[in-house]
Amino acid sequence: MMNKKYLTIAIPKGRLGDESIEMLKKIGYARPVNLKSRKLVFIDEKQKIKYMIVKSIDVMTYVNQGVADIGIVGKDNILEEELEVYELSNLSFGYCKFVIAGFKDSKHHLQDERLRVATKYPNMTAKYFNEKNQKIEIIKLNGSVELAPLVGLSDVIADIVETGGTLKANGLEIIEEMYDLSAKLISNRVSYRFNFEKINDLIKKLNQVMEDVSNDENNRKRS
Ligand SMILES: Nc1ncnc2c1ncn2[C@@H]1O[C@H](COP(=O)(O)OP(=O)(O)OP(=O)(O)O)[C@@H](O)[C@H]1O
Ligand SMILES: O=P(O)(O)OC[C@H]1O[C@H](OP(=O)(O)OP(=O)(O)O)[C@H](O)[C@@H]1O
Repeated sequence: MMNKKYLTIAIPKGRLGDESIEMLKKIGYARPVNLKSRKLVFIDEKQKIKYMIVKSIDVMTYVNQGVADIGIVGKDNILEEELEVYELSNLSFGYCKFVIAGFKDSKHHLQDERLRVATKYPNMTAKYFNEKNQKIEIIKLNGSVELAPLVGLSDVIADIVETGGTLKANGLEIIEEMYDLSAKLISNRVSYRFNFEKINDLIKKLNQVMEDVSNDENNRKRS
């Protein structure tokens, strides 16, 4: 890892992809990357950076294994995977919440002995309820989680809410908010030490661009 030629960055495809690339392009990175192509590796010979395009949840694995030095990932994946990576920077996109949701009158179920919770995030969910000393039965799903209470598969769900549109469309409501989430820049722990300058230069530029955008927004609001 010490004498590697390239700094390697894992970029998530899916929801966080476009904004990750947009932000990196603003600071002069990710020039060769084109998410619309089916290519998974892009090399910037000039800057000596390699970009790998991976499924969102797998960013954690690539960075934890040191195959990627750094990566962009949702906080939900950091909490779910429980791997030893450094969280370096909060990025100003991918905002959403991790919530418990169900039918309007299902709040009382939260105390049930056998509360059945459907989720794509079993670890995060188990930890949350464990801290509250609440026993639950987790029903692991991989998508369309909102369907579970509708068909009696679970009492409630633990899932991400962004606009609230999916809950609303299925007659469900937020019962309890657990965590605020957003995209994060993460690093492999060893890579961080060996690429300290390069990584910190990237962080500084990212922070600057986020500060500029936030100042622009504040100025616009004031005028
Ligand atoms: N409305 C949302 N729903 C899901 N994730 C969101 C939402 N808004 C922001 N995010 C963030 O985007 C990240 C990636 O979302 P994406 O949908 O690409 O992943 P995924 O659900 O694992 O992918 P796939 O749909 O291919 O299984 C999430 O981990 C989360 O941090
Ligand atoms: O509050 P909203 O803006 O409606 O977004 C929330 C929905 O989006 C995510 O699902 P996704 O679209 O990733 O689909 P999935 O059901 O296949 O996981 C999430 O699991 C919710 O279902």
